[in-house]
Amino acid sequence: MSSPPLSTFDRFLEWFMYRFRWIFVIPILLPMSFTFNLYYAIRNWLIFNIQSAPKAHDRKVGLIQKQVRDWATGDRKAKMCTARPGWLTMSFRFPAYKAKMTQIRTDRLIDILEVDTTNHLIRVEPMVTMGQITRTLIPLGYTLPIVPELDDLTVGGMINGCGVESSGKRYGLFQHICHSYELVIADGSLVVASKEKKDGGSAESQALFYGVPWSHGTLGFLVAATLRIIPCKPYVKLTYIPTRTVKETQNTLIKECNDRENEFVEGLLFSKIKGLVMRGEFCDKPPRNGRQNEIGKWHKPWFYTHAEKLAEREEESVEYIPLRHYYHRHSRSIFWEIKEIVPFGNNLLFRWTLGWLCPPKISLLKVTTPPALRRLYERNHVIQDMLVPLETLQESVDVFEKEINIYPLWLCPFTLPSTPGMLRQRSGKNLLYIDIGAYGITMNKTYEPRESTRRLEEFVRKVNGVQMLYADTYMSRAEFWEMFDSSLYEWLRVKFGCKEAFPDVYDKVCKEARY
Ligand SMILES: Cc1cc2nc3c(=O)[nH]c(=O)nc-3n(C[C@H](O)[C@H](O)[C@@H](O)COP(=O)(O)OP(=O)(O)OC[C@H]3O[C@@H](n4cnc5c(N)ncnc54)[C@H](O)[C@@H]3O)c2cc1C
Ligand SMILES: NC(=O)C1=CN([C@@H]2O[C@H](COP(=O)(O)OP(=O)(O)OC[C@H]3O[C@@H](n4cnc5c(N)ncnc54)[C@H](OP(=O)(O)O)[C@@H]3O)[C@@H](O)[C@H]2O)C=CC1
Ligand SMILES: CC(C)=CCC[C@@H](C)[C@H]1CC[C@H]2C3=C(CC[C@]12C)[C@@]1(C)CC[C@H](O)C[C@@H]1CC3
Repeated sequence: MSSPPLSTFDRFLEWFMYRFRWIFVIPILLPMSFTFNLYYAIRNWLIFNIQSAPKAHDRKVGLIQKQVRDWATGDRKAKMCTARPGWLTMSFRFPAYKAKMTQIRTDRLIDILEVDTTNHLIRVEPMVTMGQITRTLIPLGYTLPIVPELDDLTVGGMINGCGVESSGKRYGLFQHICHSYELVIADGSLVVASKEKKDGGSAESQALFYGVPWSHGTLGFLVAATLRIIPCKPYVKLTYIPTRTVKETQNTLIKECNDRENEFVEGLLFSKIKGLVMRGEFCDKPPRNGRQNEIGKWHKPWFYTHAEKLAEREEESVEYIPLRHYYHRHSRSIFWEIKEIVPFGNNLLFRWTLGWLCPPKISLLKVTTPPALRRLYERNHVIQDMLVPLETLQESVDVFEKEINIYPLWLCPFTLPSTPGMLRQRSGKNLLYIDIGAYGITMNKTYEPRESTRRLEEFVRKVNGVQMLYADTYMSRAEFWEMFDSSLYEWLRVKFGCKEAFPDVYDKVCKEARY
């Protein structure tokens, strides 16, 4: 269905907001973002060092249990969801469903509870962010095996949704580095869902462990998670390999994923004839003649622009990047979205003078997007991630180009094991998959948000792929459950009394549930 034609004034307003948004972003949002980040960095450092979080945690969980029990003994008319406001979340959409639901206050769960270097585990509350974890763990010589790169992504979002990163070829998705979850379920009781029965869990709690990822808070409230950690080194030796065709990119990605030496593998496709595969491994320090690149420093060019230059070379290049800079390499430029917001943000003068204030917080950008700009984004802007088998990359890029035509494309390979849950491949083997991420203004003049995305979704279903559910999904309920496996999910919904307590996952992620 096409929207009514816009008046000349509306068009002018859209153009003006788009072109000159920086007038508002630079003097207002940048200082606000900086102050916000500084406050939380100091607060979190203090709390972690005085070790007050574990004691406070039991009290906070008690309050959540009380809210759920009040719901369970009340009229139960409105189902439950978290009270996290939509503007704080990492998607372009606002969750409309929250308005009519009973909101449970999980938003105080923001602390790291314990770092156990003996057993290589970290126990955290769900609102802990990726930036907070890397800031705490890396100085101790540890890291999460998978660190989704935007600083403000939360553990709760990564577990109840999905998290992907360039170390995925070795460790899978974020859900695969999890050891156990602590959940407040529909009757208000606290259960531990763990991977192994030997950790004290029952068959049911083990099943819950597999059911939670991708369930979007529809099986219970996550109140803590225990995740694996691994020892790390201060630098990443990153090798940039230029490629000239999509087939070559696909083959290089497969080859590098199969190389056991590599810790990280990632690709960027700037066009069908200009690609780059990056392979990385931990290293102690750059050799004497090695090129060190502190890519995360405020005065450095945006990572993807630097990578594009290296993609234009004929030969491979090698750089040594500090680990935290590597993990958050796409944060400063919000992948490549920042160029729409501060078009001159990569200019040398801007970087040296105001670069230290960047990036603006995504949540602040989201909440201050004016309606005119939102309209423009609705029509022309795409934010989509599709997880497809790596061997279908070439075919998938053809469909992405035909339907949305956006470059660069983010290519993030990962291993998908054959475990139960909503995300299910039934080969019985570990398979190589790849996340194809498209973020930006489409170059396709005939792009229709609904129809084009539906065709893309259909293709993804056909190749046994899945769509990341933070993005706009236009699938019908039947199509959704064709893409995802409902068997374990449905059983858990009955077993744990979720049907009355929480909406179905489709009703939280479908287009009608978000505005
Ligand atoms: C660890 C686990 C425990 C479960 N416990 C029960 C249960 O006690 N009662 C119940 O009715 N449903 C249970 N289920 C849910 C059951 O898997 C779904 O209801 C079923 O429809 C899934 O079918 P499937 O062919 O996809 O099984 P799959 O997803 O292929 O099974 C995946 C894994 O779960 C194990 N599994 C499957 N069913 C059970 C089961 N009944 N008991 C123990 N392990 C099982 C399998 O051995 C396999 O390792 C459990 C699921 C899991 C993953
Ligand atoms: N590299 C990557 O992998 C990236 C991933 N993303 C996507 O962004 C999303 C994460 O965004 P973020 O803002 O952190 O999370 P959100 O607040 O958007 O949460 C995502 C979903 O998880 C549920 N959820 C979150 N916390 C809890 C909890 N404690 N208990 C129960 N349910 C919970 C939410 O439920 P409710 O609706 O009730 O609040 C919501 O449905 C992910 O889903 C991911 O797919 C985005 C960018 C990069
Ligand atoms: C790596 C993966 C799996 C996903 C990355 C997705 C991000 C690029 C997007 C997630 C939320 C998006 C938002 C915007 C840009 C793209 C994301 C960060 C905006 C900042 C674009 C400008 C709007 O005014 C606000 C948007 C908020 C969400």
